[in-house]
Amino acid sequence: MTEQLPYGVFSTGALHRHIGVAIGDQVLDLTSVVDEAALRSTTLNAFLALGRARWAEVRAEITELVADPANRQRIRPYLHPLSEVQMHLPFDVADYVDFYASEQHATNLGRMFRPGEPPLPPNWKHLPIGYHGRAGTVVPSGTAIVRPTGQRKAPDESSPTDGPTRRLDIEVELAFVVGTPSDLGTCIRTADFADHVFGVVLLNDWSARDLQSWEYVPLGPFLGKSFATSISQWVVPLAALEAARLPIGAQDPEPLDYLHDTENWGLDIDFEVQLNGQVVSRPRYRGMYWSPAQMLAHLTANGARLRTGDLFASGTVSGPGRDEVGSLIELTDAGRAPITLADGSTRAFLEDGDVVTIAATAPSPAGGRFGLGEVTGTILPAVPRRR
Ligand SMILES: O=C(O)/C=C/C(=O)CC(=O)CC(=O)O
Ligand SMILES: [Ca+2]
Ligand SMILES: [Mg+2]
Repeated sequence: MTEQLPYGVFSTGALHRHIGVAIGDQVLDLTSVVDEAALRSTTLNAFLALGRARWAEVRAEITELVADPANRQRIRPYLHPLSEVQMHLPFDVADYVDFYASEQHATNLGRMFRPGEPPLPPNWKHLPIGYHGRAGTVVPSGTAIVRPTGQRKAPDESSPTDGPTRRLDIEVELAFVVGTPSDLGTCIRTADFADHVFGVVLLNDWSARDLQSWEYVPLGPFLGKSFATSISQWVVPLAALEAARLPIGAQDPEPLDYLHDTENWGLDIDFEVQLNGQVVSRPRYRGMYWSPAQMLAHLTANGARLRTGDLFASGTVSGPGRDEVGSLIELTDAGRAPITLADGSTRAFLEDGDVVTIAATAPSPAGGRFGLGEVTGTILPAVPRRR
């Protein structure tokens, strides 16, 4: 990830949480090598709040520091092997929003959750649908995920029961990290996207489908998704994604003016989903219907303010092919067509002990592709409810 210079927060046996950038298989501790007080913190928030001009200056300074062999001696004491550091949540998450921007995913889920109705709701092509999630349960990659317990009622059951979810699922998403805040009453234009958004993380929106389908009418996802949301440990700056930018696809009907977008924040980012070490899907971000600039414009269209550390996710990244969907409920046709793993076992949804790892790549300016890190989690058994 050398030219990408993703930011993270690490600790070692000797160092409490420090901000660093990943350089190959090492992390460069920025505390002592860059003259920026905001980098002497245990989270990225103060740095994120500095704004786009300062982000660029610091990036240029680090690039120069790393590129010039004359500096090798100077930075050596501040380089730590990634294998020897512990990574933490990179920033304090302010508000967390999850969108629903893949037409394929929305169509697939519409068919499964609302059979007999048109798969896309009537508003879907007019606005990027989203819901507010739970910022306090966003966890860094590697955090174990305890199977949630809650109310479940299958369509053929007459009343709900309380128990561990039987339909634990994943959602492969790209999420955008807000740096520059905005004032209450201000709407962010699509053209201002890169003034406010610092970078991206990979996100797994763990979902308990049985809790979700019973609870979500009419106010939307609640406990079925708020138990944990995992993000990757490294925040990749937008500045590292220039070579990944693409125009979004045609939008018909044409969105209202405030959603008009010519910024080309469609992204050539390819995901790979592993279940217990085996690749089960390869979703591609490039087909997403709504752009992240449109998501941000919509999120603030009522004058809601942005705070540093706000996180908004794209929604599940699913393409048209069976092998490019971002959730198990799609991959297994709502559990009716389980997949077979290399050890001969089958999965409709996740079992205790399962390990899900989502990785992604984007084009490198120098050619080839670079990794955006990964987001991984292991499922632990449900904890019996206290009475
Ligand atoms: O269609 C529904 O009722 C539910 C959809 C989801 O569960 C997906 C969601 O969280 C948004 C997304 O990730 O696309
Ligand atoms: Ca989601
Ligand atoms: Mg969640």
